[in-house]
Amino acid sequence: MLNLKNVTVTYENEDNPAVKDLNFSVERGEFVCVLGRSGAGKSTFIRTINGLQPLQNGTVTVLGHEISSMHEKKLREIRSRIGMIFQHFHLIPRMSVKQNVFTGRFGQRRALHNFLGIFSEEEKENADYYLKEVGLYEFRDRRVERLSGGQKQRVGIARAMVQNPSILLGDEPVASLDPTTSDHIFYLLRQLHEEKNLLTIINVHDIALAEKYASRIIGLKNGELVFDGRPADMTARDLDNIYE
Ligand SMILES: Nc1ncnc2c1ncn2[C@@H]1O[C@H](COP(=O)(O)OP(=O)(O)OP(=O)(O)O)[C@@H](O)[C@H]1O
Repeated sequence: MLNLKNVTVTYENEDNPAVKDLNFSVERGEFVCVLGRSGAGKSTFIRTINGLQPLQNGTVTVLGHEISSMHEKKLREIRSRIGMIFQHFHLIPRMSVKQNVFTGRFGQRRALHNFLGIFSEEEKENADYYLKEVGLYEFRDRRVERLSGGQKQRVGIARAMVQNPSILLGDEPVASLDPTTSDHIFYLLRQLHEEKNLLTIINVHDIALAEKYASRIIGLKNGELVFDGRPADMTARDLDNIYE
């Protein structure tokens, strides 16, 4: 499903690569949490998967397509199969919960239909289904600006899920939420991941959440892969090495 081969990214005017010679594959059904200190390269890694990050070297293959050399039109098609969840939600505050969820469909529809807000019965049913799954059906007509952080992230999750993604990516999706809410969000993500048999990759600062929910943990340090294994196999020494 996802393969990285010798992937190196160096930002303009930077001496050191942000990610360096990454080599690994991730299969459908894996729930991967990426750990690493601030600046370790976690966000850069996530961006290489959705084709937002030019590579200095290497190849990234997503859903059977080598995206590193792909044209923008084809890349958009691949991206529409990747759901993305962000730390700061990236919602439209003055629009309703439901309207925000519908924007998840935009990448797969005609621009005119998006502009006119025309959605098929199937799309409406799908949106309702995920609004129920994330527990926000009763709030569907409420403006997003009147929601809590945890509720906003649940809108973000429903928006990603109406894309019917094969891959779900999260860049610090719980970094601005309290511990209990963060746990609920991870529980929900894991549940949807199982239900739809997704490939999920999430950057997270909270080690306990990664240990509790991940099927596989990847540790990055100065852009390099320093741990790759099951949570049960991650020792205190591995953690020291990732975070020292
Ligand atoms: N647009 C950019 N231009 C130049 N350097 C960048 C850019 N984005 C990131 N970097 C650098 O690349 C390295 C990796 O950054 P990245 O954001 O991928 O790390 P991260 O692990 O996600 O950090 P955090 O946990 O703080 O979000 C850092 O040294 C950072 O300063």
